[in-house]
Amino acid sequence: MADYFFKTKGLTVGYGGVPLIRDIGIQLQKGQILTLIGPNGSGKSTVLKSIAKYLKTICGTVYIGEDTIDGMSSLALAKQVAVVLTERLKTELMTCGDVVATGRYPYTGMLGILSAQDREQVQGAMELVGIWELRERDFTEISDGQRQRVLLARAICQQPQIIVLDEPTSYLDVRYKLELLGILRLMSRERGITVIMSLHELDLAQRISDLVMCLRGEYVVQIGPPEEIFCRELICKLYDLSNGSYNPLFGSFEMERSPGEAAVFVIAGGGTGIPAYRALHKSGIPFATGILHENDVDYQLARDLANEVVYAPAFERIGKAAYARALQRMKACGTVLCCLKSYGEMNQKNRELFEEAGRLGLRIIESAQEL
Ligand SMILES: Nc1ncnc2c1ncn2[C@@H]1O[C@H](COP(=O)(O)OP(=O)(O)OP(=O)(O)O)[C@@H](O)[C@H]1O
Repeated sequence: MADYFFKTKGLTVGYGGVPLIRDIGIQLQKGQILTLIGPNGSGKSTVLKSIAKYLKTICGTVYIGEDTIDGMSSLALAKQVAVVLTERLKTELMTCGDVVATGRYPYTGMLGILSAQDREQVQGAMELVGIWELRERDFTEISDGQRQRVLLARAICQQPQIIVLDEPTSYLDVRYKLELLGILRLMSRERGITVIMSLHELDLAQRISDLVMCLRGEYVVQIGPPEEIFCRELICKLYDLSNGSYNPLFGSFEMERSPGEAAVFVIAGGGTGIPAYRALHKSGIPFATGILHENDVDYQLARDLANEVVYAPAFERIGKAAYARALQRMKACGTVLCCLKSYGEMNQKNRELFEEAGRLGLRIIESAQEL
C-alpha cells in the first residue's frame, strides 16, 4: 500500500445516495497516468468529480499519500489536486491571465495578491500550453479549444501533485490534442505529477496511459495497462460494437463490412490494397482479398472490411492451400482488381493468381470506380 501515492478503497460513487459505480479500486504511483474510458453516461465524470471531492462519495475512501481527502481542508486539497472540469468555472470580466492566476489561490491567501514568484508561475504555465498571447483577452470571448488550454494552464500553475481532467482534448484540434498530451506526459515524467483523466479518443488513451480503467455498468469492467485493455474483444464489448470493429494496432474503428457475397477479388499486399478496400467499402461493394501475409498492413484492414481474407503465415512463401482457396474465391467473384505492380519471392503465388485470372477470362478492373 505504501508504494501507491493515490489510491481508493471500496469507493462507491453516485448521486443523491444512489450508487452508480461500486467498489472502485484505483492504485497509482507518483507520476502515473490513468485514463478512464467507457461509453457516454458510463460514469467517467462522476468518478472524476468524486475523487476531486466535487461530489460527495457514497462510501469508501480516497487516499493521497497517507491522508484521506475527507480529512483534508479545501486549501490542503487544492495544493495536492488541480481539476480541469470546464463546466464549473464562472467568470465575469476576467481575462485569460486572471483565470490562470486563480490557480495560485492556494498560495496567495484570501486577497489573492500575486507575488513576483506567483506571476512567474502564471506566465510559465501559459507559455507551456502556448496561450501567453491570450493573457489580456476576455475569458468568455475565446474559443472552446483556447478555453480548454487556459484551464490546463490554471491547473499547472496550481503546482499540484495530481491533475484530474475530464475530456481535456474534446475541443482541441489534432495539433493541440497531441500538444496537450505531450504536456501531460512531460508533467508526469519530469515533475512526477499523477494524471487522472477521461478520454473518448481511444487511440490517444492507448498512447499516453500507464493504466486504463473501463467503466460500464455498476462495477468497473477492468483496470490494467493499455496492452491488456486495447484488444478487439474487450473494446467491442465495452462499447457494444455490434455494427463495426476496433483495430487495436491502429487504435481505430471501422464501420461494418458490406453485406452480401463478395463481388470483387482484390489481389494486394504491402499496403497496396488499402485504397481499394476503402473505395469498395465506401461504395458498399462486398469483396474478398488475398493472398496476404499475416504481418501485412493490408491484412489489418482487410480483416475488418473484407468479406473473406485469404492469408498465409508471415515470412513464408505462399503455399498451395492458400493459392487453391484464393483461386476458388476469385472465380466465384468473377471480377479481379490487382493492386500489385511487382511480386517478391514470397508472393509469387499472387502473380500466378493474376495470370490465371487472365487465362480464365475473368473481368479485370484497375480501380473500384470501374464497377
Ligand atoms: N447531477 C446528476 N444527478 C443525477 N444523475 C447524474 C448527474 N450527473 C450525471 N448523472 C448521471 O450519471 C450517469 C453517469 O454520468 P457521467 O456524466 O458520469 O458519465 P460520463 O461517462 O462522463 O459520460 P460522457 O461520456 O457522456 O461525458 C449518467 O446516467 C448521468 O445521467
